[in-house]
Amino acid sequence: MDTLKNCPAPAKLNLFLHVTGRRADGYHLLQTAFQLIDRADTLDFTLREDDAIRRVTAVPGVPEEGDLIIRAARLLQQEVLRRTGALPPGVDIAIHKLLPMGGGLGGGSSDAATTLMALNALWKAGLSKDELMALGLPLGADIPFFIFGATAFAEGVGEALQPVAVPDAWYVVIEPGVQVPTASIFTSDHLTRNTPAVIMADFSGHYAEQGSTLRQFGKNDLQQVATRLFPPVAQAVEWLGAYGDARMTGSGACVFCAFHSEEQADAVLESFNAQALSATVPSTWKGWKAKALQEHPLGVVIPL
Ligand SMILES: C[C@@](CO)(OP(=O)(O)O)[C@H](O)COP(=O)(O)OP(=O)(O)OC[C@H]1O[C@@H](n2ccc(N)nc2=O)[C@H](O)[C@@H]1O
Ligand SMILES: Nc1ncnc2c1ncn2[C@@H]1O[C@H](COP(=O)(O)OP(=O)(O)O)[C@@H](O)[C@H]1O
Repeated sequence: MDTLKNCPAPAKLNLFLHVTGRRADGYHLLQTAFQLIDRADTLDFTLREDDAIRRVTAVPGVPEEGDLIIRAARLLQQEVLRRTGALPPGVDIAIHKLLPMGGGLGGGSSDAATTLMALNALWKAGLSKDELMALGLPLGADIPFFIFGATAFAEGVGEALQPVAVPDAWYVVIEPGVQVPTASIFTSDHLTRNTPAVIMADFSGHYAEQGSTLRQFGKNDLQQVATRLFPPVAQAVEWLGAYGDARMTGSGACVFCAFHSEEQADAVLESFNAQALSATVPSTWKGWKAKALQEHPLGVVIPL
């Protein structure tokens, strides 16, 4: 096997996100729930004759050297060299981006996680799931979750993960046409950093009690800062809020709302599309639906 094509890198939603403190190094301590959804970037991997790692598709705004997929591939290549004394072959990576950047959907982290999982298989490197998660963490706090590959309750900076059951749902997601740099939210003076810690049973009990996903648990502490700095995020929360419990994911900019059925999600999107045509919602916004995924679609193909 020297190619792996159409490898999915799915998005995540943070169903809630509490900032409970700050580490000595400035990173924030979080509690969050990660939900995979079936909207994804896709990547193709083709081994090369030499040892170069190349991105063969352009990604506007992301230079090849700074791309998390290139950095992840080089990190694993060096790790294999360290373990075996032999440098694995280079690879051409094509990436087809569907997920918006700075959207809070974890696109860059998911691309990097898919790269680590695919190359671990192509190079027959044999790293365990835990080893790949630890390798990816310094590149991005969301990377371990994507390798973990299932709905999770997360603590620390997002790397301490426990599987958790959440009722099935369809989501409508609005992209409000802005990119939110994660650092601009975490460095804000307006961010509260003292939400009391919960336990996982508080989160899972919330859904068990109401028997549905329609009202989300807790809050997203990053939302008040993002809506203040980026008015389109506030407008999107208000627009989608007319149809249910709308909330921002991660550090924004995307806003989501959960529904029981695909039909309910379709009805909201119909309204979105009609209002886009009549220019009641800005032409820079995008709206789409996605289904909750119980497991990572690549993890099913190449189990770790
Ligand atoms: C907020 C979350 C929630 O899932 O997702 P996104 O909205 O980015 O998708 C993540 O914690 C994002 O983690 P990650 O993707 O690693 O963030 P990065 O872009 O590397 O971080 C940019 C900057 O944000 C700050 N940062 C990030 C994470 C964290 N727990 N505390 C922080 O203070 C740091 O200053 C860091 O340098
Ligand atoms: N493969 C990649 N895809 C997206 N963004 C990337 C990638 N590699 C590096 N980045 C950088 O990471 C930043 C955050 O992107 P992304 O992970 O998509 O958003 P978020 O963290 O809000 O979910 C981008 O603005 C970009 O500069």
